Amino acid sequence: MMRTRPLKVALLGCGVVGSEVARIMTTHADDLAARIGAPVELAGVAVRRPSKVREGIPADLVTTDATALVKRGDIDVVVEVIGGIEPARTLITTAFEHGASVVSANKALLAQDGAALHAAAEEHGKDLYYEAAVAGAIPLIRPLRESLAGDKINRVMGIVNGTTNFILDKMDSTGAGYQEALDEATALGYAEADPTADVEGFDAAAKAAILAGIAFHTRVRLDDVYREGMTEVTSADFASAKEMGCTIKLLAICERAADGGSVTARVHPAMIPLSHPLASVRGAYNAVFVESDASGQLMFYGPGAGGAPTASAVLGDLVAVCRNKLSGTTGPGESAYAALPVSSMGEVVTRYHISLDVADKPGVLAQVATVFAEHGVSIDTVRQQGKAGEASLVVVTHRASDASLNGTVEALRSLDTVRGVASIMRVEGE
Ligand SMILES: NC(=O)C1=CN([C@@H]2O[C@H](COP(=O)(O)OP(=O)(O)OC[C@H]3O[C@@H](n4cnc5c(N)ncnc54)[C@H](OP(=O)(O)O)[C@@H]3O)[C@@H](O)[C@H]2O)C=CC1
Ligand SMILES: N[C@@H](CC=O)C(=O)O
Repeated sequence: MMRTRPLKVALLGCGVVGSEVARIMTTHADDLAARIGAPVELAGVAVRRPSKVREGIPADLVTTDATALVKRGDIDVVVEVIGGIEPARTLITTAFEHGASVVSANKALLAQDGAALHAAAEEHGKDLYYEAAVAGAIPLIRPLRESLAGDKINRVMGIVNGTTNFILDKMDSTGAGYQEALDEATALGYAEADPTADVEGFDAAAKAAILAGIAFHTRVRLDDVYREGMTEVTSADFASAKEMGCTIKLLAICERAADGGSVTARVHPAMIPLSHPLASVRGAYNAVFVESDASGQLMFYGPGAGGAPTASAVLGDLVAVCRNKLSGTTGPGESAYAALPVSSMGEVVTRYHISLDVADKPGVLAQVATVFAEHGVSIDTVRQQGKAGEASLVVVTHRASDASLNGTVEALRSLDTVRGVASIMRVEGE
């Protein structure tokens, strides 16, 4: 039976995501009420610039005093889509203290302070849901936390940042320049308020921390995630990738060690074979590969950024949290019981594609090969190209640890025949 008294929702932030949340709450009001079993009412909208025209939002709901809104005492659910650490963190904890559950899309905050926020939610018997924080519209947090709760996940590898996938795809498929592609991604609402978070890999690293924590039932913080951005990927790298039958993607990879005793999480550009399903993920789409003991391989795919797709995930959480409220329960909290240590990047084992600028003279190849052998890094293929006096040497290795590879590169740099290391790219997904 439908309850007539509405559940009250406070919306913190009404930008790219928040405006879509408000629009769908209005246009789909009847459907939402039917799914929840009670109507939901937008009780207030906190923003920074109150005079900005906001289509469909009654002016009397708009406030700049987010704190007063969450302290009202009659709010059932706070939807936080402001972003960043503060004031979002304080507003969320204040919401719990004043009787509201929280839905958030804020991966930066969850990756940094997830443990404290979960503890605050639990202390007050409230929900903290954040499906939208990882991979936009794609249902991922709930499948990992609930549907796969009976399985053992060993690896999660994916494209989790729409902006950088959009840029890399444009560079690869149209030859567009980096800045031109970034400007377009920003105009389309994919980029963070500060796009450095996207292009330098911080956003993907935050998502990797959240995914690793949930997948392996442990605690992984942003600082634990190895991170490289994609600003240094060049058209020459794409040309090298093509010669290998590969393309380049910014990947987030979370792995459980073979002995199960530790985990790693990393974000960096990588070459992946064109035949791999992740290679065909275009534009701002995201996709995440999950490997587990019983299910084998699963792939989750869909729009990873943008107002409406992200709002879809926020509203899914809103429905779930409202249902919990009506039935007097809370959803599954966090599952960080395994307390697995996070190993350093040096222990990660993968293949590498290394491009060296070398002097074109007899013996260079042997000298370079010796350095690889001395560091225990086995060479798969070597290709030399160039004109008299200067050349480039492209070395593709077999699987080796990052620590061994770093030692090799350091030693290569000290050879007088090696003029520079043009690029080092990991090769994944083979
Ligand atoms: N955009 C996307 O594709 C996705 C975004 N996210 C996450 O969603 C969140 C929101 O992102 P997005 O909508 O793109 O961001 P926007 O920058 O578009 O919107 C931020 C909103 O927060 C408001 N705001 C900022 N500071 C305050 C404050 N101190 N008090 C009250 N309101 C404030 C802004 O007000 P005003 O309008 O007045 O400026 C604006 O309405 C972030 O955590 C982001 O990481 C997650 C997945 C995808
Ligand atoms: N800036 C982010 C937005 C979604 O999380 C991205 O591009 O993926």
